[in-house]
Amino acid sequence: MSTKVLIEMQQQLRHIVTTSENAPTSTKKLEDLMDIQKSIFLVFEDITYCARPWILSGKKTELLKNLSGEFRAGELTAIMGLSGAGKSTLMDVLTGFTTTGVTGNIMVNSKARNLNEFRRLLAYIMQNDNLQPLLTVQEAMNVAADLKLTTSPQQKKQKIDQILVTMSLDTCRHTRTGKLSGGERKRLAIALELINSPPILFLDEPTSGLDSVTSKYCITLLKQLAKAGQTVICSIHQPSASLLNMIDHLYVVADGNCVYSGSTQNLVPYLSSLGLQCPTHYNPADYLMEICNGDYGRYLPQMVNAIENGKNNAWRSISNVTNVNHQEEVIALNVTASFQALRQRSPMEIQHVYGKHKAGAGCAIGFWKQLFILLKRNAIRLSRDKVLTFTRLSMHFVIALIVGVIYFKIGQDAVYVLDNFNLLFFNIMFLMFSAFSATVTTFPSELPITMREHFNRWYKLHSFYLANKTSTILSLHADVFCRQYGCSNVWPFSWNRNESTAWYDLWTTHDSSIFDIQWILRSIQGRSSVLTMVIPFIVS
Ligand SMILES: Nc1ncnc2c1ncn2[C@@H]1O[C@H](COP(=O)(O)OP(=O)(O)OP(=O)(O)O)[C@@H](O)[C@H]1O
Repeated sequence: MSTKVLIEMQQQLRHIVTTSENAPTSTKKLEDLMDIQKSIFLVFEDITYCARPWILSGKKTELLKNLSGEFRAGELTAIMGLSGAGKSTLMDVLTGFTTTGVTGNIMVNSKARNLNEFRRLLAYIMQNDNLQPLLTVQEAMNVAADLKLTTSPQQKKQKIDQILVTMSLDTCRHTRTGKLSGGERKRLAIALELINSPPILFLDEPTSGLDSVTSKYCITLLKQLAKAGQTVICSIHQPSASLLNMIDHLYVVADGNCVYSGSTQNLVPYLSSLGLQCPTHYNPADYLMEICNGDYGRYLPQMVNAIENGKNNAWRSISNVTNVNHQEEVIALNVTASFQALRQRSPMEIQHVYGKHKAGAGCAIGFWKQLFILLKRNAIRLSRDKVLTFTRLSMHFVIALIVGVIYFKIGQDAVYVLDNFNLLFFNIMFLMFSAFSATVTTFPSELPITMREHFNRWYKLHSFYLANKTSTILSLHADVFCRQYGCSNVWPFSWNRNESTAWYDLWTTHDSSIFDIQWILRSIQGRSSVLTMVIPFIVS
């Protein structure tokens, strides 16, 4: 597909936002781009999730209460609800991100969900679009393509260009992701996961923090993806009337229960059937949220009963189902019937959701390739992290100056032998902890990125870990340089250089060896947190 055609497609998408709701031609082109191999129908029954507020707490909180539902391919499903209703929790459970404390059954294309296989089919874009801030858009896409595709470099480049143009990111492809606007970051997070065309896409609040036009653009895009055959499930707080009309299937959660599952057109008739008349010229979504909030009385139990906590599909529209290739997969119009059909066919196949699974299964490329790509990415990040380098150097200089002044001329008098010992001890401790601080400060910001990428099967954890540790060898050289630099500042002050050359050199070597041993052990054991703390003390 040429760039010209793609630019036309992008213009058409923009046109959809401002004029009409549907454009069959752009849908066709997006379908070509996505090349969806498989349509996914996700059905869940009696999902309950209990969480402990903290790890040692005996008391459990029930966050999801016997929810059921059915999400179909070719439809844009929106999970709606007030803040704290349980939308993200439901997504975490359905994607398999949360497995502990979950009971119930989940079926994928009429078969009990196998978590390993299911994870190969999905992409989960979490609420906080965690991106590598030091990489440009193009570099981030290159890394995603290298890790997720096995095609030729030319094909990868073509696919990246297609997606960037479609997502309107081609103009900022050389901008660092840390400098992108909120909307661009959201679109990049989606673009990164579209690289391998996953048949099922989960998005946690893709429109949060976006203005109305950008939100509409984002939802239009998701709708086009759904029309191309993907199962698109997103959570949304309170859509405007125009956004609501674009949603094919609305699934409303309130207090861990399902209070509505059906088409947006059927929402007002559904509420009328319960004696709740949506005022004219009122956004039905706003009205529904007010009902969920209890503004019109206690209607929630009645709504949960009416919709059978998600099992009742009578308010669904079936028109969209005809668009998808695998319509034979839609075997029933209600959740219970789907599960009954499964049980009759193979009762032993039914497995509970909390079954064990292997993390990181199903990556596209092998260990060594993953390692190489991650090393390349780390090298780019390290070379651009000027703040860290500057902080290291200036910190060593300032501390060396202070320590030098405190221990001024102690090397010349035998009376100060204890001070010499103190100076040595202080330096060892300071240099050790300053080396740790780099890891401690970067780890919290990197953890969510790693969790997202690993969950979406970009790489296995051991290749990520080894790549990171190998990169620390590079930064170790910087540390050793800082140490030498710091020492050469301290020793002239204390006048210790001449007498103590031997043990100063010994100490520097010893200090470096602590890190080498630590690194080797960490790589072997894979228990970074414990060994990072323990090993230096043992060795020193
Ligand atoms: N581990 C936990 N222990 C106790 N309560 C929890 C735990 N995790 C989540 N909760 C609670 O569960 C409820 C649902 O959380 P969830 O994040 O699913 O809400 P949400 O509908 O996605 O809200 P928002 O739209 O604000 O993101 C919240 O009240 C939250 O405080």
